[in-house]
Amino acid sequence: MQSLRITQGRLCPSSPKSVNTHLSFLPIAQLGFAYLFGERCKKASLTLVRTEVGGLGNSRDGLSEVQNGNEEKGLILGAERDETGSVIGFNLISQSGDDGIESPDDVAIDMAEETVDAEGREKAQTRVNLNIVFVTAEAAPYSKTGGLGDVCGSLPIVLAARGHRVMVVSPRYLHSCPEDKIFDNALDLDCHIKVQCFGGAQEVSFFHEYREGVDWVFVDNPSYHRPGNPYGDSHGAFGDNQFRFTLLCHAACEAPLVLPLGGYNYGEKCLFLANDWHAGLVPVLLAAKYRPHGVYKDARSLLVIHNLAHQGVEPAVKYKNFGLPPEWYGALEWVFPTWARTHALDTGEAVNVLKGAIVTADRILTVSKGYSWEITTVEGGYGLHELLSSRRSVLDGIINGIDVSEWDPSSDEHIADHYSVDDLSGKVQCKIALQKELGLPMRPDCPLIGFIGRLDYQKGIDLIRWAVPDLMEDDVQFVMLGSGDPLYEEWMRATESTYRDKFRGWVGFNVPISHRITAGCDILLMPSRFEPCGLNQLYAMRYGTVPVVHCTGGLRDTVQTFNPYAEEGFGEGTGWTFSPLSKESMLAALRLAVKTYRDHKLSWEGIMKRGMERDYTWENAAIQYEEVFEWAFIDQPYVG
Ligand SMILES: Nc1ncnc2c1ncn2[C@@H]1O[C@H](COP(=O)(O)OP(=O)(O)O[C@H]2O[C@H](CO)[C@@H](O)[C@H](O)[C@H]2O)[C@@H](O)[C@H]1O
Repeated sequence: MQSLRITQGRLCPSSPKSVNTHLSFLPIAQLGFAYLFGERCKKASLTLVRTEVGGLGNSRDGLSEVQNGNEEKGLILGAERDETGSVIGFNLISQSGDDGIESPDDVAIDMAEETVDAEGREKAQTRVNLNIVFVTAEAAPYSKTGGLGDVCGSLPIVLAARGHRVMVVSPRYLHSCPEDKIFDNALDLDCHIKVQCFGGAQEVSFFHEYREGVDWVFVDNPSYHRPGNPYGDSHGAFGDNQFRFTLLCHAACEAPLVLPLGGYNYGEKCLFLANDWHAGLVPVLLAAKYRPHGVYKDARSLLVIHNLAHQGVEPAVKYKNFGLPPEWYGALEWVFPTWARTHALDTGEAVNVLKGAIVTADRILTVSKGYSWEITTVEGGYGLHELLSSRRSVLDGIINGIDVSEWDPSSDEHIADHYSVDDLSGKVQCKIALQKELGLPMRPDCPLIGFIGRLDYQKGIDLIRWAVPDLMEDDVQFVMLGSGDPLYEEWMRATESTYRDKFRGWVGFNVPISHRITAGCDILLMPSRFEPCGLNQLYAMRYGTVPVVHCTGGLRDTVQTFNPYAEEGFGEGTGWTFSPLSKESMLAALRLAVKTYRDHKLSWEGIMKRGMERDYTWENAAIQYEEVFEWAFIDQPYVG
């Protein structure tokens, strides 16, 4: 157990020394690159931290300002270059002449002190200020194919606002399309490093944008530049995804060491949040490549599982590509169950990146409590339930928040009219506008049901397909927005021509339309087979759109089935959950919702309002994340 001390009423991890003090020079050859830390660098860092906290000036104008020798910051930056001229490290030198040394612990304490106002009231938002590094394949608005992008685009901003120093590392995807301009503000840091994997030294470079208090860091490599989405194109998943995400992980591990963001680097004492399998090598690299050489001994890793169904499984022979020591093979070793093998001679030997992350991460989080239990069961564990059960003591679940400024019916720029819990009148205008836009009969009284999501097995799309002929016999309208499996895309188009007056299928990924459907529908259907958290039901409730969902994972945790008899007849609940996952139970729940909408207007309004009044802010989730961060630093790190 790491010792803790109470300072100013706050719990601070106490390390005997600053990490930087014992890292003047590191065994560079062992790590494959060089970087420098100086005692004076630490002092320089402090200067900047205080400037930020005090809000006295913009201390975060990036590398270029530092390179220009901004004397106000008291910094100069020396770049270390290898024989090819590539920058391989930096040395920050304070020009203040003050040689006093303070440790990162002192920084945290100082920050806490400055968050007490003149009257002594506590303004402090966090107990310990951490250096946090998100590693993710997606971060909205730069890249998004689903909920992972939403989470990694929002949570970092909230954590930064609460006083942490936060970096998000993701690929610099360029698709040769107008959307590429989203990266225009990310400046080339002119930092090229070589990482050892896939049989050689692979070069990556870094781009950086400082926005909303967060260092958005984009890893650049030609393999991220191609049409499609982050994972594939119309021909399917990219064949080199293992290469692309291995690079991401190696680069993300280097980023805190080599990038002088805003003038000083994050250093070794940081917390990595590795999101899903794409970032799964991060905890493995910390344990296998860095800690044995004394680096990142004070760092911790947190694996965040948004979706256990995707694990990054490759044939065992591909292990050598990861750039990991051979003796760590066991951490990633994976054997397919007999039934999943392809032929009689198939031994099922494979490597599984997510499994390696589950083994080596210091803590594991999922995006709802319900899902954190489900993944320890045979049904929900996708072959990893036993391993996950064995790590139950470090496994937690925290429900996602949502970006309440982007998803706000009283100010949403994408919708036809605005409304709020105090004045719902604009909602029907949104409905009529949606019907008009979709070419459906404009019938404000006709129940309008919506679905938004990826068209795949997880989302229960097969169940919808099966139920639609029955549903279309009722007096309802149904609109679906989604892309994914071409079979279901084709089915949506065909269904639209069969039920011209009742059904619309919008094939594609379109954020403004998703807002209009969320606002304009009365009911949102989510028959997900499994759902780690689910965001659409949260958006729906915030927009007074009543969710009808399969009772699983985060859906079960967030949607409370309507009970008209509770609360002395005033009723309680925010929607309907149904179980089992069958056409019959889904249709029964939908029909109950439709009947309530038609015949019990007051009850319906109660359901809408209770949903709209829920607290969905990321603040709520961030406080729970901080608790888990604290636990991560109390325990010793994983060393194998
Ligand atoms: N065609 C389309 N057009 C526009 N927008 C679209 C769209 N299809 C989907 N979206 C948007 O993408 C996001 C999907 O988020 P979800 O949480 O529902 O699912 P996803 O399965 O991707 O995420 C995984 O990670 C998240 C985050 O942790 C978990 O909530 C979830 O359960 C887990 O499966 C929402 O913002 C939704 O509006």
